[in-house]
Amino acid sequence: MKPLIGVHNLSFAYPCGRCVLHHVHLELYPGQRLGLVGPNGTGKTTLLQLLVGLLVPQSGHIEIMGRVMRGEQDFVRARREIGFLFQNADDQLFCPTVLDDVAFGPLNMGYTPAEARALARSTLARLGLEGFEDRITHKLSGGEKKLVSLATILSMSPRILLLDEPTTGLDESTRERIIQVLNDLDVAMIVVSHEKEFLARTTTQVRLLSGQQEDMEPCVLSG
Ligand SMILES: Nc1ncnc2c1ncn2[C@@H]1O[C@H](COP(=O)(O)OP(=O)(O)OP(=O)(O)O)[C@@H](O)[C@H]1O
Repeated sequence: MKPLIGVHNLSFAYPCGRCVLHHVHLELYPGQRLGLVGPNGTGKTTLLQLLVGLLVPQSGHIEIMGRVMRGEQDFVRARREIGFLFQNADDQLFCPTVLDDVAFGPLNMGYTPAEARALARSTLARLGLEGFEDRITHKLSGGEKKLVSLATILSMSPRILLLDEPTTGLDESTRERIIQVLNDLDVAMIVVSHEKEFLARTTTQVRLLSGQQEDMEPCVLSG
């Protein structure tokens, strides 16, 4: 089976900064649910941003659905299949209302405005957000923004999910709802999280990013 995502010998440093990722190797196969853990600052967010082309590696390469990513044009195509949840919801939400934000992706994919709004409403309902349609996005609470952010990517039915700390700031019942929604999906995903219980319930394998030379060996969640 071919991987949906292949990361080969990837290294990255921010300008004027130390090297954050060192020769990283990683593969994500169809149906696979990978948790990504590691201490603060080891480059988990950086790796996800590289996978969607928001950053450019100094060396190594990324393959998505069998295609080597050589530039922005390749990533534009790849991003149609990838739902990327930013760590900070304010980076994700930019429309005046919740419905506009959640309908934005489907509209961009070519759905009619009516279809896009219908998809947005049903996605909001799956996340327990009925009644949020006309709320002003920037006035939502942190947890509400997180849920709406997740809705903005689920409304596009991506084949791959890249989730950067999806449960930060969520109460227990909202976290349970997210676990249910994620477990009902038939997609491959990489989930960055510091919450071991959440990862144990939503992913099938966990990899450790340690900040050293990386071949991302599987690790066992303890504690
Ligand atoms: N735009 C930037 N410019 C320079 N350095 C950056 C930038 N963004 C992140 N860094 C640095 O790169 C390193 C990796 O950051 P990153 O956010 O990828 O880590 P992380 O593993 O996701 O951390 P956390 O678990 O705290 O979210 C950190 O030392 C961070 O300070």
